[in-house]
Amino acid sequence: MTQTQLAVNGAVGRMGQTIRDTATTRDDVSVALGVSPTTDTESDHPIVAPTDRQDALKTRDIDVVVDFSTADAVEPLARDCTATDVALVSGTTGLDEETREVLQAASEEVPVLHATNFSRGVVALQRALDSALAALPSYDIELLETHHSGKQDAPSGTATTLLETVADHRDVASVHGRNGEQQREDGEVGVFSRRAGTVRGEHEILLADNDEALTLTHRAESRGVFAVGALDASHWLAGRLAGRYSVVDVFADTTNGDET
Ligand SMILES: NC(=O)C1=CN([C@@H]2O[C@H](COP(=O)(O)OP(=O)(O)OC[C@H]3O[C@@H](n4cnc5c(N)ncnc54)[C@H](OP(=O)(O)O)[C@@H]3O)[C@@H](O)[C@H]2O)C=CC1
Ligand SMILES: O=C(O)C1=N[C@H](C(=O)O)C[C@H](O)C1
Repeated sequence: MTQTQLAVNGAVGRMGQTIRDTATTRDDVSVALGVSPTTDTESDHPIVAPTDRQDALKTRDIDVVVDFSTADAVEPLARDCTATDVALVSGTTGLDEETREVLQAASEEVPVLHATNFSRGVVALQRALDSALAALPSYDIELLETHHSGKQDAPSGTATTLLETVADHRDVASVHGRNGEQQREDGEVGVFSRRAGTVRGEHEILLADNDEALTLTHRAESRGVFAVGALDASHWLAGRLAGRYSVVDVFADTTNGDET
């Protein structure tokens, strides 16, 4: 098996550390480089500053950059990947429209896969939501997400993607929390973001009407679930043609670190 050489962007952050730890348990990927504004003196591979990333990607023969950093770091990263002909897997959330367009432009030059959630359960949740929305076209919908206190963006990237699925089925307007006299209106989706402790990531969608309620819930129990999905995606993406890919493509071909 060819081993995929990785650079981890955001290497010293919560997810970056988990990616690097998880990669050491696998044969299909190896972390050759980290990129971070702050270093990690314990690291067994070099960690370079974002300004030195482009040179390091070239000299270290990197196949794929796997990115869990901050929303404003993604645009320069995509440009560096294009300039060095390196594939990009990104899980960073909170991206604005301009950054999404830069990722799309990069995908014309190199393989690009961006996902707001790398867990297999969330891909299944998306499918379940799609099916529930088709079966219950007029039911009220509300969305609740809960994450650790260090999370920067709200609502979560996953919640935003779930809302896009709702919008595929009907005209809706998101309302972020309610306060005072604010009765629910037709076509409204209430979105609630809780931030507390070390919660890894929970998403719950409520569909209710007609004297019944259906809840669809996903709970990540560790960051490892995201890391495994992102590493599966990285190995799968290496060597592919330029283009835009999704986790659905990856999970159809792999099962938790193994080729099917
Ligand atoms: N798609 C998915 O499955 C998942 C996505 N995420 C997303 O991943 C992202 C990171 O989450 P998390 O690890 O918890 O966040 P952290 O804040 O722990 O880590 C982010 C890291 O990025 C670093 N960073 C900042 N600027 C740059 C830059 N220009 N180049 C490279 N690195 C940079 C930060 O360094 P410093 O602190 O020194 O500024 C920090 O170490 C978030 O957007 C989160 O929502 C998280 C989990 C799963
Ligand atoms: O920041 C996190 O931790 C997570 N972010 C992603 C998101 O914004 O949806 C995925 C997961 O929920 C964990």
